Formats: sequence, C-alpha cells, structure tokens
Amino acid sequence: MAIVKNLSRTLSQLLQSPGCGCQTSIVPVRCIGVSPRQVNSDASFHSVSFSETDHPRVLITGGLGQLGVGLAKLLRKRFGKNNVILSDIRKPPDHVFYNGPFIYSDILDYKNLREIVVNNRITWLFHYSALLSAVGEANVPLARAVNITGLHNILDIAAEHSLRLFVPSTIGAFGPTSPRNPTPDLCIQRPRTIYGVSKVHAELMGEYYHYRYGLDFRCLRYPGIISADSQPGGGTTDYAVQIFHDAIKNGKFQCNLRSDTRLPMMYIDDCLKATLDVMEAPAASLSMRTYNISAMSFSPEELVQEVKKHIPELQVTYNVDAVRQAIADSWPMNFDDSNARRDWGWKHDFDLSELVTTMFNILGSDSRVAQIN
Ligand SMILES: NC(=O)c1ccc[n+]([C@@H]2O[C@H](COP(=O)([O-])OP(=O)(O)OC[C@H]3O[C@@H](n4cnc5c(N)ncnc54)[C@H](O)[C@@H]3O)[C@@H](O)[C@H]2O)c1
Ligand SMILES: C[C@@H](O)[C@H](N)C(=O)O
Repeated sequence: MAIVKNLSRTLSQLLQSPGCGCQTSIVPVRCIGVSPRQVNSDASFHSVSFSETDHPRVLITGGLGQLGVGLAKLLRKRFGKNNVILSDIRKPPDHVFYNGPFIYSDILDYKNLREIVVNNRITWLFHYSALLSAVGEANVPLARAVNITGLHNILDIAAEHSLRLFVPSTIGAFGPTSPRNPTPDLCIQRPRTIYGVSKVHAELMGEYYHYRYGLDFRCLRYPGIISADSQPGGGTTDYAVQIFHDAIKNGKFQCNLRSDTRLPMMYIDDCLKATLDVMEAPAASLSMRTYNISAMSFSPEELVQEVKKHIPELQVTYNVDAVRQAIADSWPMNFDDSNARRDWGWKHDFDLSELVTTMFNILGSDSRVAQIN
C-alpha cells in the first residue's frame, strides 16, 4: 500500500510541474540505429540557449509555402537576415534565394535535420512543413508521413537541442462534435481529416514534451490565412485567396464552397505577428501551450459582397466540391481566442473590409476599378 502511495505521489508531482522528471535521469526520446536519440536530463530546457542580448538563430521548415517566406521576412527584420534560415524540399525562386539563407531540408530525414540545427547553432524552430486539409485527403499516406512522422523528428530534434519550438495548428483540429460557434480552446476534438488528426496529435505531443521534458513548445491554431503574394497549398479555405486573383484577372469567380459556409479567417500579417508575439512572450505569461487566434469570420457570400465594393461587375458561380464542403461543415464557424488576448496580449489589426482593401492594394486592382468608374 505504502509503495502504491509513494508511486502515485511521485507521478502526480511529475504531472504537475513542467519540465519535471528531467532532474535526475536520462530521458530516452527514441533510439534509431547507431544514433541514440536521447535527451539528457540535465539539459536546461526552459532557458533558451542564447543569451538575452543575442538574437535567436532561427530555422523555418516548409518555408516555401503560403506562410514561410512572409515569416522569414518578418523575422529577418527583427533578428537580422543571416539569423533566419528558410528551408524546404522545393527549389526556391530567385527572389527567395537571393534574399537570405536558404537550405534544403526534408523533415523526414532526421540526420539531415540534426546536422542543420548543429551546424547553424539553431535556437528557435518554426515548423511549417505540412500537407493541408484537401491535399491531405488526396494522399493520406504522404500526409501521415509528413504531418506525423515529420513532427516526431522535429520534436526530438527540438528536445535534444533545447530549441524553442513553434508548431502551427489549425481550425481543422476540431471536428463535427466540437462546439462550432464559438469554438473554445479546450473542448472535444474529433476531426475527420488526416490533417486535423495530425494537428491534434501535434498539439498533444508538443504539450506532452513540454510537461514531461520541459520542451519550450508553443502552438497557435491558425484560421484560414489570406495572403496576396503567396499562394495557398491545397486547403479548404483556399477559395478566399483565389477570389481576388480571379476577380482581378477576368471578373469571374467559381466558388467551391456553398455560399453560406462560415469559417474563421485572418490576414497573413496578423497571423505572422501573432506567431512572433507568442514566441517572444515570457514563458510565465503562457497559461497554456496551444491557443486559438481569431480575427474575423465570414461566408463566401459575405466575402463576395465586400469584393464587389471594389469590382462591382464580379460574376460569381458556385460549384461545390464535396470533399472540401464536408471538411468545412465540420470546422468551427467562429473561434474563441479570449485566452490569447488575455495571456499575451493578442490583438488583430485587419477586419474583413481592411483585408479586402489591402488585398486589392497589393494585387493592383486600382486600374481595373478606375476603368469601371
Ligand atoms: N495557410 C493556412 O491557411 C494555414 C492555416 C492553418 C494552419 N496552417 C499551418 O501553417 C503551416 C504553413 O502553412 P502553409 O500554408 O505555408 O503550407 P503550404 O502547404 O503552403 O506549405 C507547406 C510546405 O511544406 C513543404 N513540405 C512538404 N513536405 C515536406 C518535407 N518532407 N520536408 C520539408 N518540407 C516539406 C512543402 O514543400 C511546402 O512548401 C502548416 O503547418 C499549416 O498546417 C496554415
Ligand atoms: C485552415 C487551414 O488549416 C488550411 N488553410 C486548410 O484549409 O487546410
């Protein structure tokens, strides 16, 4: 009986304090072949390994997608061009290649990742590689490999080298049984896509590594992100980017979601600002490690009305894609991000009308609007 009591006391102490349990033992993370992936218990996971006056040394994985290049630009402004390395498995266009460090990195290659982290003395890692919701459903084995096996590699590397790790999650981490209007941070999560399942897995594994090994894991659940100078990578919210390009190019747009499909959305600048803010937030201010962030929520018909203020003759038709519609119908309609606002001061700058005006300003619709008037 006494043994059972002692065991349960030790276990409850372990579960209550972050970074607990790493004081006295070597914690095996994973052993593969001749490279024992072990985390030394003495590693000071909570203190980042650069001094307060130094800038972090940053690696971004999956950096050539919709969000990575913009993130690199923001981080380079803050920490210096050479302190931020973009990586991907694709060939970078000239404007990316000549604008700062870029290297090849396949997140499924653990040794290559480790080499990059060690050789470049990386201290912060932004893990952007993923297959999004629609392309994930089209290739489940690849999505499982990249989104789950790849994440395991990232977590182990981050724990081994005491990195501060950011992994984005998504509105897609919720499912039809979650409260949808609004969706709070903590509620039932039973997504029906491989993308959503892998993101819930990422949230839970990151938090587990935080509480078990003290990994400085930080995670935001992004809404659908809208950007002007980068294309989305195959998600359910892609229509909200495509409409701007099609409206400007030929004044016609065919929407693949039903006109009343309401989803949380955000302009890219807000998303990247939130990402940097949560990474810079003092650990003591974070009451959780995974936060919803929100800015606006709209349906295709509401977006169309706003776009028509700039291009009144826009013609819209609906040709619903069954896979995407089923996904969207299972996702949150509105996101409750009150914890992020309270804990680390999250605040969005762009509402729907500012978003649409900004998109047209960047994409250069002025001449078209002028022609119409
Ligand atoms: N864009 C959004 O609306 C949105 C919303 C919520 C969450 N997120 C998350 O933010 C992150 C970035 O999103 P994004 O829109 O830029 O994605 P994206 O699909 O545009 O880009 C993903 C990148 O991952 C790379 N990649 C694929 N397999 C890889 C591998 N084996 N090794 C290394 N890289 C690999 C791809 O080449 C691609 O450039 C993702 O994790 C995504 O889940 C995005
Ligand atoms: C919402 C987000 O995760 C992505 N844009 C998708 O639709 O898959």
